[in-house]
Amino acid sequence: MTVQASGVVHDFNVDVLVHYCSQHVQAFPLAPTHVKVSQFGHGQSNPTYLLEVSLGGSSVKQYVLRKKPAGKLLQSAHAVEREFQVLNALGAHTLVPVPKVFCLCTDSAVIGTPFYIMEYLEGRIFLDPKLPGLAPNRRRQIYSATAKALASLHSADVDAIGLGKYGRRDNYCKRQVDRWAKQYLASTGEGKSPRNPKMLELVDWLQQHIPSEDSSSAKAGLVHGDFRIDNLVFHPIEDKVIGILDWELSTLGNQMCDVAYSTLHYLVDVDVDKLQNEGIEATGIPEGIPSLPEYLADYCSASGKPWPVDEWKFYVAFSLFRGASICAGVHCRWIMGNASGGKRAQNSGLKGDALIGAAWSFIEQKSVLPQHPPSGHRGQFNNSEDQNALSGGFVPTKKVVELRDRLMKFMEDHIYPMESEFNKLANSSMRWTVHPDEEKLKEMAKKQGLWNLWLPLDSAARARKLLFDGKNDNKAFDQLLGAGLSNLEYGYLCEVMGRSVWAPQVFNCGAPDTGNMEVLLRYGNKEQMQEWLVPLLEGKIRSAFAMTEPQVASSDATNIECSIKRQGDSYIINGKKWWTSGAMDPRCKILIVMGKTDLSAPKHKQQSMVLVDIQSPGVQVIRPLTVFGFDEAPHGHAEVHFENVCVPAKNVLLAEGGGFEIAQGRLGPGRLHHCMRLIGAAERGMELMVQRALQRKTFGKFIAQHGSFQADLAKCRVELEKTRLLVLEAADQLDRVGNKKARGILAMAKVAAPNMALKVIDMAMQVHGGAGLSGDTVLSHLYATARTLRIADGPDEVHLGTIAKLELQKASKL
Ligand SMILES: Cc1cc2nc3c(=O)[nH]c(=O)nc-3n(C[C@H](O)[C@H](O)[C@H](O)COP(=O)(O)OP(=O)(O)OC[C@H]3O[C@@H](n4cnc5c(N)ncnc54)[C@H](O)[C@@H]3O)c2cc1C
Repeated sequence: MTVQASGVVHDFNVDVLVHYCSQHVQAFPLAPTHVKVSQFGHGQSNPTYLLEVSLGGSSVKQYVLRKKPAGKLLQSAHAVEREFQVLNALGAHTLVPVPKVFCLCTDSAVIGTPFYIMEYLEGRIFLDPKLPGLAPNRRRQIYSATAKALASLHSADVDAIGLGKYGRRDNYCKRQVDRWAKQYLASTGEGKSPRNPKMLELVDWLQQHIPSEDSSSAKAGLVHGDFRIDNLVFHPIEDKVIGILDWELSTLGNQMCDVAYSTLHYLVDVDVDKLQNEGIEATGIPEGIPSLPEYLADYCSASGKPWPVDEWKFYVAFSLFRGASICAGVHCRWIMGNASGGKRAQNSGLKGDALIGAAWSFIEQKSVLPQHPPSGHRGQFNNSEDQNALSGGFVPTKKVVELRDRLMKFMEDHIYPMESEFNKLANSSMRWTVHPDEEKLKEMAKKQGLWNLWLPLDSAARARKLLFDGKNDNKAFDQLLGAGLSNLEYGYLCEVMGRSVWAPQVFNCGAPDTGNMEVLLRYGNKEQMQEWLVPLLEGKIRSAFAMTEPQVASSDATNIECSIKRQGDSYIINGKKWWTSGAMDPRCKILIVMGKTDLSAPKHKQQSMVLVDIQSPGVQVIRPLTVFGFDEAPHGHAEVHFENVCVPAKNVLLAEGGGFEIAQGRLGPGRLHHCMRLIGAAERGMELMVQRALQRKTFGKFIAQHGSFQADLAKCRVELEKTRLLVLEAADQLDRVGNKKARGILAMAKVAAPNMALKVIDMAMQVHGGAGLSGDTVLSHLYATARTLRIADGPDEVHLGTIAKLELQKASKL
C-alpha cells in the first residue's frame, strides 16, 4: 500500500487509520493498494480530510474523516461525538439531507483525537454566497433550496428520532449569550487575542433584549448552529441540497438563531480572507439572489413559522456576536499555535472586531425588517396572524393588537368617563391646576405597561447606554422605556389615544413632551438626560418648546430673533415667544428655547437650543392664548418673555449652532404623532356621527336613512381610510429610511391628516345640529384641536412646498 498526503500536512498515522477503518467502516476495502489523505482547506474548526482509497485499477472509494483539533481545547468545543450522533439520527430517521456516517472512534490512541468517518458527497459547494458564475435563475433556486433545507432540519421531530436529550431547550439565547461571552473572555486578554470593550457592551445589550419566546421550550427544536451556504453540498447538476455539513455547534434550542445566522452575508462579508466587511446589501445583491426579506419569507413559508419582525434585531445581533466570539477563539488558537486554517485564522481577530462593529450598527438601525413579508409571499402563510396579512398591507402585529386591546379598554374604563369631569375643572376658577384623578390614571397606566409607548426601541437603547453605560439592571428604569415599538407600531396605539384630547398625557405620550424627550434622547448628554429626561420619562414633570415668536413669521425658523449670548460660563437669553404649549401647566419645569447665538454664521447655523429651567429669574409666563376660546387649561399655550435669563453654558443641546438641525430632527416623529392622533379623532367623530344618525329622526326618518347622510358618511370613510394608509406608510418609511428620506411622505401625511379630520368632524358636528357646536359633546373641542394642526408644526403651505420641491427634483432628474 502506498500512502500519500496532500494539502496541509496532517499529524496522524494513516496506516493505523486504514486498519481501524477496515474493521469499523462497512465495505471499507480490506487491502487498499493506495491511500491518499488530503485536508480540506475550508473551515478552521474541526480538521476534515478526504480519504481516497484505491482498490487497484481505476476503482477509488472516497470517505470523509472529521476529527478534533490537536492541542488544548476550549471547553465543550469541537465535540465530534455530538456531530456523529446528530448525523446518525437524521440520516436514519428523516429526509433531512445529511451525509451518511459510518463510524465514530472515541479512542484517541488511533489518530490522536476522536474522529468519525462519513460518506463523501459528490456535488457542488458554493464558498461565495454571491454565487459568481451562475445565471440569475439558478441563484434564485440555490437560495430557495437553502431556505428549504434549513426549514427541513428545523422540522425534525427530535423526540421521535432519539435526539430529545440532545440539549436543553429553554433559554437557549440566554445560555448562548453567557456561553459565548465566557468563551470570548477566555480567548482574549493578555497574551491572547486583544479584548474589545464594545463586545462587552454587546453582551449587556443582548442580555437585556432576549426575546420572551426564548424562555419557553415549546417552540425549541434542532439547531444547526453554523448554517451557511458554504456548509451545504448541492447536487452536481440540480439546484437542490444533498447534504448539510458541519454540525459541530448543533444542539436543541431557538431556531431563529440559525435563520438569522444564515443571512449574515447580507450584512457583513464573512470571508476571513478579505479585508472588506460590507455585506451584499451594501455592495449590491447580485441579480437573481433574493433580498433578505424574500429569503426569510421563503424560510417562513417552508417552515410554517411566523414573520419574525419583532425579534429580528436581537437574532441578527446575537449571530454577529457569536461570530465575533468564535473568531476570537480561532485567533487565540492561532496565537497559541494550534489552529488549522493558517492565514484565515490569523485574520480572524480583525474579522471578529468587524462583526462587533456590524452588530452595533445593526442595533442602532431604526427598523431592520419590513412589517410584513414581501408581497408574493404573504399568501403562503397559514397561521391566524398571517391570515390578516391577506387583508391588507398594514396589519398590526400580535404584540400591537394585544397592547391596542388593553389601551382601548383603558380608554373605555377610565378616559371617556372622566372627560366631562376634566372639562369641568378646566372651565372653573381652578382651571390651572391638575385634576388629582389624572395623576392617579397615570400611575395606573404605568402599572399596566401602557407608558411611554411612543419611545422607539433604538432611543430606549441609547438611554440605557448613556445613562447606565449599557448595563442596566434597574428594572424600575427599564419600565419607563416603552414597549420597544417602531413608529409604525406606535401609530396603531397613538391613534387610539387621539380619540380623546385628555388621553395622551395619561400615557405620557402627549405633545410637546414626547418631542422634547426625543430631543433629549437624541441630542442630550448624560448630565442633561439625568436632570431632565428621567423625570420626564417618569411623568413627574412636563416640558415646553419655545420657538415661535409673535413679531416674526415663525414658519420660517431662520426668522427667529430671540438672542442667546455667551457670557463666560453662561448664556444670556432675551426674547419673546408665544404659542409655547404646555408652559402654563403647573408641572412644567423645563423649556427648550430656540434662539440665535451667532448672527454672522451661515443661515442655518445661527440658531441654538438651550435648556431653561422655567423657574429661572427673568422667565415671565405672560398669558395663555386661546384657540377658538379654548385655552387648553391646565396645559395652555403661553406667551413667554425672556429678560436677561441666565443659564449655564452646559445647557446647550448638541452644540452651539445646532438648533436648526435639532428642529428638523424633532419634527419627524412628533409631527407624525399628531397625524396619528388626528386619525383617532376622526374615528371618534365617525362613531358619534353614526350613533346620532341612528337615534334621531327628522321628517319621519332616522337621519341614517336619508340618502344625503349616507353619501356624506361614505365619503368620510373613504377619506379616513386613505389618510390612515398614508400616515402608516409615513411611519413605516420613517422607521425604514429615517427622517430625511421620509420627508416627502411625512409632509403629505401632515397636510392630509388635519384636513381629513376637519372634514369628518365637521360632518359629525353637522349631524349633531346645535349640540355639535356646543361644549356638550367632544366634537367642537376635537375640531378646534384639529384646526390648529393646519398651522402648528408648520402651516400646510410649507409642507405642500416640500412635496412640490421633491416632485420637481424628481422630474429634473429624468
Ligand atoms: C395650538 C398651537 C400650538 C402651538 N405650539 C407651539 C409650541 O409648542 N412651540 C412653538 O414654538 N410653536 C408652537 N406653535 C406655533 C406654530 O408652530 C406656528 O404658529 C407656525 O409655525 C406658524 O408660524 P406663524 O404663526 O408665525 O405664522 P407665519 O409664519 O406668519 O405664517 C402665516 C401664514 O403664512 C403662509 N405661509 C407661510 N409660509 C408659506 C409658504 N412657504 N408658502 C405659502 N404660504 C406660506 C401660511 O398661510 C401661514 O399660515 C403652536 C401653534 C398653535 C396654533
